[in-house]
Amino acid sequence: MKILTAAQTREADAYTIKAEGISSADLMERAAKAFTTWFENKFQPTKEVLVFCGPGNNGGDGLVVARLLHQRNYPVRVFTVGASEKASSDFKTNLKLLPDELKHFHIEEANQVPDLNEDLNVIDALFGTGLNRPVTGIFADVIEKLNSSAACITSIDIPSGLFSDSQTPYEGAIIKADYTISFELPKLAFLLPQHEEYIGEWHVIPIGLSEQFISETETNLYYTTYRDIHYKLKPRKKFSHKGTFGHTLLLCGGFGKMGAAVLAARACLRSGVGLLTLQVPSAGYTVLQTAVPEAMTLADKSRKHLSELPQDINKYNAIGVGPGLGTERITKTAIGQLLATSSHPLIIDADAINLIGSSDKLKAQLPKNRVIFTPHPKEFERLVGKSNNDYDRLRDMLEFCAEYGCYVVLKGSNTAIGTPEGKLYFNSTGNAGMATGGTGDVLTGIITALVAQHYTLEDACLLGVYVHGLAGDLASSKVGDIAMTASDVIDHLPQAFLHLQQSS
Ligand SMILES: NC(=O)C1=CN([C@@H]2O[C@H](COP(=O)(O)OP(=O)(O)OC[C@H]3O[C@@H](n4cnc5c(N)ncnc54)[C@H](OP(=O)(O)O)[C@@H]3O)[C@@H](O)[C@H]2O)[C@@H](O)CC1
Ligand SMILES: Nc1ncnc2c1ncn2[C@@H]1O[C@H](COP(=O)(O)OP(=O)(O)O)[C@@H](O)[C@H]1O
Ligand SMILES: [K+]
Repeated sequence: MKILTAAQTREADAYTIKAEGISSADLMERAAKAFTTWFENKFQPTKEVLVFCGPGNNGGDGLVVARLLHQRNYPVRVFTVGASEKASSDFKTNLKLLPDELKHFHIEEANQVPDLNEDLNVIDALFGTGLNRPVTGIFADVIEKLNSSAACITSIDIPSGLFSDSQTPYEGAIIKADYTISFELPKLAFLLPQHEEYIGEWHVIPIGLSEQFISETETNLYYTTYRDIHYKLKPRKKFSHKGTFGHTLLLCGGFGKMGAAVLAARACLRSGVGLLTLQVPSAGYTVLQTAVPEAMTLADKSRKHLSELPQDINKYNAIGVGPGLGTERITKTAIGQLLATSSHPLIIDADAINLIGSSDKLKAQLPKNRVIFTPHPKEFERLVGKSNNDYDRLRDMLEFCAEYGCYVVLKGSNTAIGTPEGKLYFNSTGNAGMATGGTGDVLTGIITALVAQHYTLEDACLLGVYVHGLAGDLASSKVGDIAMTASDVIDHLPQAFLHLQQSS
């Protein structure tokens, strides 16, 4: 699914209006109806609904929603804010359509905002995608009042005051919504950790914007959903054999961290790899042979740390390196050898990222178009550097991808995948139950297995991240997000792959 900018969304609205021969008020009615249906399914008409409307079309949406909720027997009060002479024409039309018995107040000073308690539902329709500067003055006062109340706030399209695709200036007031209901496509702002307190739980509802316009509009931003992913899964042919599905090498584990190797190995095997070899420090040899009988294990000559590469490094068609390794000097040397001698794709995680991040010499050795990095935010900082905010971080990530010709999987909620060509994908699966040690090792195993099976690096990242999150969601529905462990994620990989396979 594409993510469009505010400007592109305005164009999509205008295109749809023209192509369908409807008025902009018709499209507003459609959007407000879709919102109202969501609201009705969520909230009973027991609590009073206070709708706060700004002067533009977002405010116009609010007016239509107020009218529709009133028709559906919700107790509703409308509050308009802002100079009436600036109001958009669809706002004016819909203000006139408010029935007489529906209470309407105009706010000029913040003290005119009524007392708000948890027995009220607030709908925030102050600003949408037409916001063009930080919110100050009376609008900021109203926002502050709403934010400091205990009422449940639902924002139409986007929390008012939040820029949808660039950094909101520091001085601007922003609504802290409990729910954000947006139209047609998600906005970039929804996917950034720094906006968690503003967005709340978000949903996107279709309003029939032109599919043709959306498909022809260029963007480098995508939100990966089931529809984008399921068809990528390759069927296993009848006469295929284990060689068909690749031979993976995992260079993982260290003294006290052999579990990382076990988790990566088990996830790799549960992701369809043909053959798996691990090389682990010799203290881990028995651990691996016992815990993962399907894998072949090579013992490093060092007892505690990775210190050497296996012979015939190029017989493995995907190599995953990093989980549990530690950052010993000898390990750094081995990683340097790996970068210099391997000719197949490398999936680089955890301590291997830390080692490369700390060495310009290793960075300079990175082969082009053959590397996937899978950092969490701290590892990302060591590899790419510190950024001022989430937008800068995404920009820095794409610059890094372009400079080194690599893929970066920046892990977290809505894991972001950057490509060397400048595309940015945000994942839609996963949950906070996955914020527990070892789940990243599982992801390394999955992506390495997919690369070994000859998925392109881009598809291996997209599919791997999606299926990892889906397994986490399935695990969460069984064991809950508090008790969930990395092993639970692995245990739900079969169901996750089946889910993708069955409906494809
Ligand atoms: N197009 C369609 O058909 C559809 C659109 N839809 C809906 O419309 C929304 C977009 O509507 P929009 O473009 O009218 O912009 P909106 O967010 O209401 O604000 C613009 C107003 O705010 C003002 N203003 C801006 N910043 C300000 C600030 N910081 N402080 C103070 N004022 C500020 C600006 O005035 P000015 O800049 O001239 O001062 C202008 O008056 C979209 O999010 C969706 O909800 C849906 O119904 C689907 C169909
Ligand atoms: N709040 C969250 N929502 C969704 N996924 C999450 C969340 N927190 C963590 N994850 C996922 O869990 C994994 C954690 O990886 P990482 O931090 O490397 O763990 P470890 O190093 O312990 O293996 C990542 O894939 C990340 O996307
Ligand atoms: K809004």
